[in-house]
Amino acid sequence: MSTPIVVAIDGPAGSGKSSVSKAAARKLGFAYLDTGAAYRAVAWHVLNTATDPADEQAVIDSLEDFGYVISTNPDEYFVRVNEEDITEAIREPRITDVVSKVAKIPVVRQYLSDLFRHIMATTDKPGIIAEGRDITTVVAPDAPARILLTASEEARMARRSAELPQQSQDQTASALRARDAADSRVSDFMTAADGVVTVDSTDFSYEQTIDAVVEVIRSRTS
Ligand SMILES: Nc1ncnc2c1ncn2[C@@H]1O[C@H](COP(=O)(O)OP(=O)(O)O)[C@@H](O)[C@H]1O
Ligand SMILES: Nc1ccn([C@@H]2O[C@H](COP(=O)(O)OP(=O)(O)O)[C@@H](O)[C@H]2O)c(=O)n1
Repeated sequence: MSTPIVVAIDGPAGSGKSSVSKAAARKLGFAYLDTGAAYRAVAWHVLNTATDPADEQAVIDSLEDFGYVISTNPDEYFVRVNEEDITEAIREPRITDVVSKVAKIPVVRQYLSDLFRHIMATTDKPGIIAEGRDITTVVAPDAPARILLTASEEARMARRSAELPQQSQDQTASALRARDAADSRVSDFMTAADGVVTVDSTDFSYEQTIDAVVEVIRSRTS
């Protein structure tokens, strides 16, 4: 089997990474890897086992029974921990509120980055699109196609608010701002590293963003 083509996409919350990567993977017949789901799943596992997310050693110890499985099929997405389906649960605000705490622990990052590289190397599809915060810089810096997907803070907040009608717009905006600030102390996902192509989706429709991303992937991998 030949080595799969790796596409790396990073960007801040609400820039469109998950939805656009999934759609682009469908168009190209590629697999899709949501790396943020793994950090969210660690946060879910930590809360589920009554572990204190601020206790770094306890979070690291909790990885011993972290039976993590994620689908990389863009048409059949699921996330499981120890056989429990947590696809929806990891999107709840209680998880979003603590995920940055577990994501800043270097041992957790190393553990998950190794897992991501293994998943990318063993896909049975011709390529895989992996998206997150540090894919273009740390997880897959040698990927032939690397994209920074951005959008103005205003656009990102409006998009996230539309997905979370149970939260007020103010709550969603301040949670998103706080998470971006915490996450950007760990990875730089606001400026493109050398060789990374920026796609700014602020004034694009969703379809236009998908087309722009697919175009970059095609031009870099053909
Ligand atoms: N131009 C656009 N580009 C990307 N996403 C858009 C656009 N317009 C609206 N959206 C919507 O914004 C949301 C972005 O959320 P998501 O893909 O989860 O972003 P991220 O993974 O970066 O947090 C999706 O619901 C998507 O349909
Ligand atoms: N490669 C990655 C991906 C996510 N993360 C962390 O995981 C969290 C959730 O990522 P996500 O991609 O689901 O977040 P959204 O931008 O989709 O809301 C982020 O807020 C980061 O704390 C990370 O540290 N590195």
